[in-house]
Amino acid sequence: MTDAASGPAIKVARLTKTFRGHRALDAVSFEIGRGEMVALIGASGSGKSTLMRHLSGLIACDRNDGGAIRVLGGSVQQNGRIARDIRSRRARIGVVFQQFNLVGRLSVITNVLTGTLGTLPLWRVITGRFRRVDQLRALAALDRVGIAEWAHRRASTLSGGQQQRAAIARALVQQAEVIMADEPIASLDPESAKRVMDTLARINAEDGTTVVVSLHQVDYALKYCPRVIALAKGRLIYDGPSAALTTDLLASLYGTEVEDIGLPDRPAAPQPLGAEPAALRALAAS
Ligand SMILES: Nc1ncnc2c1ncn2[C@@H]1O[C@H](COP(=O)(O)OP(=O)(O)OP(=O)(O)O)[C@@H](O)[C@H]1O
Repeated sequence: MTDAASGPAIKVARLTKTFRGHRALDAVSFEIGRGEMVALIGASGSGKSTLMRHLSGLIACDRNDGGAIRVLGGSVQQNGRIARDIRSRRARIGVVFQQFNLVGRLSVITNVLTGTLGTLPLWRVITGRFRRVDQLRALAALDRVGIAEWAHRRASTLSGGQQQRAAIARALVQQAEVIMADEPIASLDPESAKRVMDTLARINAEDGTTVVVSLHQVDYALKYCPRVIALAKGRLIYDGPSAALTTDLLASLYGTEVEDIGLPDRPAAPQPLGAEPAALRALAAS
């Protein structure tokens, strides 16, 4: 079988990004298998959003470092250049961002129907004349995320959590094979945050959709994602089972922010895979 059909969902190799002399990502490499649900965690400024934007091809990594990202077997970017056929790749990636998810003045269902952009002629989207079959698909997706009753409201009238679920419904209509969610619960109350995470987890479990979600709140990462990738100062410092993350490692990771991140009670042992707390402390202090 080809890599496109059977390889990893996401492959990141030696990704480095420098903003005006500041290294936001430093030789980050990892792979995510199809059907995984993975949390990307790290303190504020550790590089989570920068990495997510690279994964969806919104920004390009540094040139001449050999950095590369492949999604579903096709190139997203390589060596500082976004792939020419990025649109066809994006059609298979659903994105759920903290803000700017929806066009506020359009109805919820129209926003969700933009998920069909890859398969519909542009004039249908511009004129809002969607086929009944597509409208029914959009309604079914909204029903699945629990907000069908809001379908004909202006998107701007939805709460933050409902807007995130509408963005997930758009990914469903899009039949996205990978969902990338960048801090989708950052500004939500606990009940709304739980609903959004439940929705992502259900789609991952039921459809086998690969989900990568960046989270500030560690307790949600541990609860919903079997695997965690942790960044500190742009470097990957942990990649392994969330069950193996210890209090020590989390405390090293978050330093003085530790009180804000919903740190759950964790055993002090066993040691995490692939990272020593002492090494992390040294990194945090550097
Ligand atoms: N467009 C940019 N121009 C300059 N510096 C940037 C830019 N985007 C990000 N950075 C810097 O890169 C580093 C990583 O930022 P990033 O937003 O990825 O962190 P984060 O882990 O997502 O943080 P938070 O949890 O606060 O959202 C930070 O030092 C940030 O200031």
